[in-house]
Amino acid sequence: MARIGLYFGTFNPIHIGHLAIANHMVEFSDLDEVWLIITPQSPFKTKKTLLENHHRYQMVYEATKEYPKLKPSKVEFELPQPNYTINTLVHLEEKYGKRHQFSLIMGEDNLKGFHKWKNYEVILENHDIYVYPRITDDINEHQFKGQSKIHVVDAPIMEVSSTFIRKQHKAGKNIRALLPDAVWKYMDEMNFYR
Ligand SMILES: Nc1ncnc2c1ncn2[C@@H]1O[C@H](COP(=O)(O)OP(=O)(O)OP(=O)(O)O)[C@@H](O)[C@H]1O
Ligand SMILES: O=C(O)c1ccc[n+]([C@@H]2O[C@H](COP(=O)([O-])O)[C@@H](O)[C@H]2O)c1
Repeated sequence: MARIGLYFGTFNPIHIGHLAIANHMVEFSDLDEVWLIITPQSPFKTKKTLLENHHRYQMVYEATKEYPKLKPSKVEFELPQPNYTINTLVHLEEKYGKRHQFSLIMGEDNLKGFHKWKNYEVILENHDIYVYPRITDDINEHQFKGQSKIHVVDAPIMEVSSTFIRKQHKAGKNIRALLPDAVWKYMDEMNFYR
């Protein structure tokens, strides 16, 4: 059975933080592959400044094409919106349950709000969660400390976000170093976030 890490994100756009996290998880855990799942509509996010699905997919494709263990996924494109992770997990279990064992990957900010996710107890009962450290405004400790299914990895913090990239790019700053080169080229050619 292959062990697959599912890394859900809006990826608007994918940045070097996302890529480093996906690569760290696949290299330093027992995961065989990481699938980057581009979410059409995250439950708690507004659609403002959100690029179309196929553009966000293309950027994830560009970022990962030279990383054989990282795979972009369109699985949520055909599922109802907003995209609740539990629904996607059920869908993937039906499709691949006999061949693959699925874990989740998320940043620490997502773990802090995880108790608000649809059916989070069910997710936690059935899947391991790998958490990448991140600085968040919310200074409270997360309530899942000590939970055996949650693995907070020891890895260097990266202070980069898609919001920062969109904002600074619009303001005319050079944010090229925060994006994989092929992503920067696509974003620039397509005039995104101007
Ligand atoms: N720098 C980072 N460090 C740790 N986790 C991160 C980082 N950037 C993104 N993540 C995690 O990656 C996943 C997908 O993130 P998302 O696509 O929302 O990116 P984002 O940079 O947080 O975007 P935005 O600024 O638009 O909210 C989430 O689980 C998030 O916690
Ligand atoms: O299932 C939920 O209730 C749920 C609530 C919030 C976020 N998520 C997932 O977490 C992923 C990262 O969330 P976000 O909002 O930080 O982009 C996003 O792609 C969603 O699939 C899922």
